[in-house]
Amino acid sequence: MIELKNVRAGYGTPEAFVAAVDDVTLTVQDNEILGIAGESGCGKSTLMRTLYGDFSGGLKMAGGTVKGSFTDPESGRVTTSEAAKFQDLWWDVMSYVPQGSMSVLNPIMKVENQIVDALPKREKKGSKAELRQRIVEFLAGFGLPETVLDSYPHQLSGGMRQRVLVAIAAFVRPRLILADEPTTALDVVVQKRILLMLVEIQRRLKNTLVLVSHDLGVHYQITDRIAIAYAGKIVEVGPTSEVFENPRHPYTEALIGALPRVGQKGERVGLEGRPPSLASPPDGCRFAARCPEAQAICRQSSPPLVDKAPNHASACHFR
Ligand SMILES: Nc1ncnc2c1ncn2[C@@H]1O[C@H](COP(=O)(O)OP(=O)(O)OP(=O)(O)O)[C@@H](O)[C@H]1O
Repeated sequence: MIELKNVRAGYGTPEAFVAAVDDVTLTVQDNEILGIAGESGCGKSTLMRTLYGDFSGGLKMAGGTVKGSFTDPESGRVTTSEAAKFQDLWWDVMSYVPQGSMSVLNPIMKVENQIVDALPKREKKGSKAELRQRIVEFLAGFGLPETVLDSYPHQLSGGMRQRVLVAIAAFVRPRLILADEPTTALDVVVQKRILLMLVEIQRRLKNTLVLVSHDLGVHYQITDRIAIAYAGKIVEVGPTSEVFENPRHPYTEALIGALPRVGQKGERVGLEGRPPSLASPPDGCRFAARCPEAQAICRQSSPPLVDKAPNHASACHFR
């Protein structure tokens, strides 16, 4: 569906080019839920924006290729494009669920108008009343009442607003939905409801969901595959269950080891230190300074991301 090859993307600052995505090769497959995990500042959002072709706010692609090929399940029509032109496919073939519902929804516009505004022309062919009825039915499928449409964003709870954003993204039946930390700052009950909504949409549409979250628990619950980002690189990618059971990269192992477990006695093992600066990353493996298994070679040469088991790749010299 989307193939990234040796992609380098980031931001030009007065001091240097900050490559928040650095030589990343990754395939996003049809009909899967792919998670992107990693600590804050590792480049998850930048990778997501590159996948979406959103080169606003100073983001630039400095190398590599991003190619998309999207098949319409009804007509069989295939749309191919590359990142620089993905914008033409927004709210049609691909859509995006942003983080903060309050910063995205217009506070002085009723929800119905905001949904209608976001829709492509082809969805607006019938009468206004017909479109409203379709939206009402769609929202009802996710337990959202019609009154939502006549509300202003501030009249809805944070969870409700976020569900509206997910509904807007899904209404056009896109082949790809990208969701960047869609449940951050929401309580666990609401978080679960939104995650279930995303999963249900993916199952119904048989499309692809790419989900960015720093919360490994979220990935464990819903993703099919997971990519672990560290300092602008993907250091591990594989089926989620396998990555959790048998993490290859020491960074992945450390992230999983830091997860709380029910009934666990004693302290969890945290990960000391911070990722390196992306403005001047170290030579060799970027995790070496924090890695308990690092050896001389790790500080000299950067390990490539290669399969260590079928469909399970890791970028480590030893595992
Ligand atoms: N507009 C920008 N200009 C300059 N640098 C930026 C910009 N946006 C992000 N960065 C830098 O790029 C790096 C990666 O940021 P990014 O937001 O992609 O990481 P992230 O893993 O999504 O982090 P978080 O979980 O905190 O959102 C960071 O070092 C960040 O400071």
